[in-house]
Amino acid sequence: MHEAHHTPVQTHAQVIAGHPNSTESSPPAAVVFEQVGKTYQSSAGPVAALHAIDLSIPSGCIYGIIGRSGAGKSSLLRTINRLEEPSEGRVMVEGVDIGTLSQQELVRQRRRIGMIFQHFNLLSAKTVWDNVALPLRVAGVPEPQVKERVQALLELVGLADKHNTYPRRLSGGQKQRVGIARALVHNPPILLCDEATSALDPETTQAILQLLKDINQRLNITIILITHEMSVIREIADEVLVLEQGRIAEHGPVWQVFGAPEHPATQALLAPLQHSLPEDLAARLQPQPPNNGQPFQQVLQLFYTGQAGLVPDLPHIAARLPGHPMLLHGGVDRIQGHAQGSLLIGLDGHATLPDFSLLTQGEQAIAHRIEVIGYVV
Ligand SMILES: Nc1ncnc2c1ncn2[C@@H]1O[C@H](COP(=O)(O)OP(=O)(O)OP(=O)(O)O)[C@@H](O)[C@H]1O
Repeated sequence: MHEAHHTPVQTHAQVIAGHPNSTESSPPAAVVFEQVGKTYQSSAGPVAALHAIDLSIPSGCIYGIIGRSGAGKSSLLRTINRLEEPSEGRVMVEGVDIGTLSQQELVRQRRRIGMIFQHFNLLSAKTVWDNVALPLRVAGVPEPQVKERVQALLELVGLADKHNTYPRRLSGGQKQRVGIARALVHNPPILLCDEATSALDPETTQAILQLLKDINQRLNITIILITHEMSVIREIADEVLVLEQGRIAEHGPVWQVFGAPEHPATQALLAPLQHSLPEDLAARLQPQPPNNGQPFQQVLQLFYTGQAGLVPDLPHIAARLPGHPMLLHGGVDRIQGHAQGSLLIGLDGHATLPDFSLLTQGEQAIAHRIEVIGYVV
């Protein structure tokens, strides 16, 4: 069970009853999935999209859901506002089993869950102002309050100068800002983001992610986002769930899952973020030392998972490795304050390697794991 190493799954009953796993400081759950399954009926037969999902999403966090195409991300997200009906199990939102709500109660409940979309879903015949005002008007909010609310929201998302603009005159980033303002009209405690930055260029993606982070912190809104981009998760999420073929592959704090991904699906999704071997080095790397008397280097890879505050301490690394260690390549990211990544170190070919277990444990550790990856002439 891959998930066993990360945040333990808590059922709603455990959260309510104060299960031993729930400490006093752990926030109440915004959403709890209990044995949620989803099977679609299609012309080609039943399609099983989700299987027995047990998961608790803490209130106030930014929670990322990632997985390959078809893993079940949208299906899971859409059960939270019941755009998708689970075939099995139940979904508790802020302690309420949303499957038990009447149609009228569901309408009210949905106002407590904002949603933004990849393609923004704006009304092209309405101005920015009217797009944001519409859900308030539909809910029967008096016009002076509509005015006050829309003005404040457009200011919040940085579109105070676009009140009368039509969506076709907006950039993708600006359209998503309108989408965010519209999603927040009813002051929802939960915001769902369905691939909200997938249609945007990298710079605009950064700006929208920063806005979401700001909203999460300033308004204390729980943000649940699905994406197929690990970089989005790294950028803003506190916790991440990796879905694979409708099942939980693993989940936990982002730095833990990124620092030591256990499931092959997570490893595959993370591969593009890894500092891979540079081409010239890869071309020269040999699995065995040369036996023709030429001078060569042994290439060591030092891995950092973010655990226990261990960071690459270069003088310390040099002191504990023989000869003249050379830093050949590498990269370390800081995620939630934890250093993660790997370094490639070249050592004189004839230097006697120390016992790696002594270099990866205790206070004197220089890395979490060390491997000899090959030899270069
Ligand atoms: N309305 C539907 N009818 C039939 N099958 C569906 C329907 N919606 C989704 N599926 C199937 O359910 C599975 C999960 O789909 P889902 O859209 O939840 O995955 P996803 O991870 O969000 O994928 P993507 O990243 O491509 O959007 C897929 O096999 C998909 O083909």
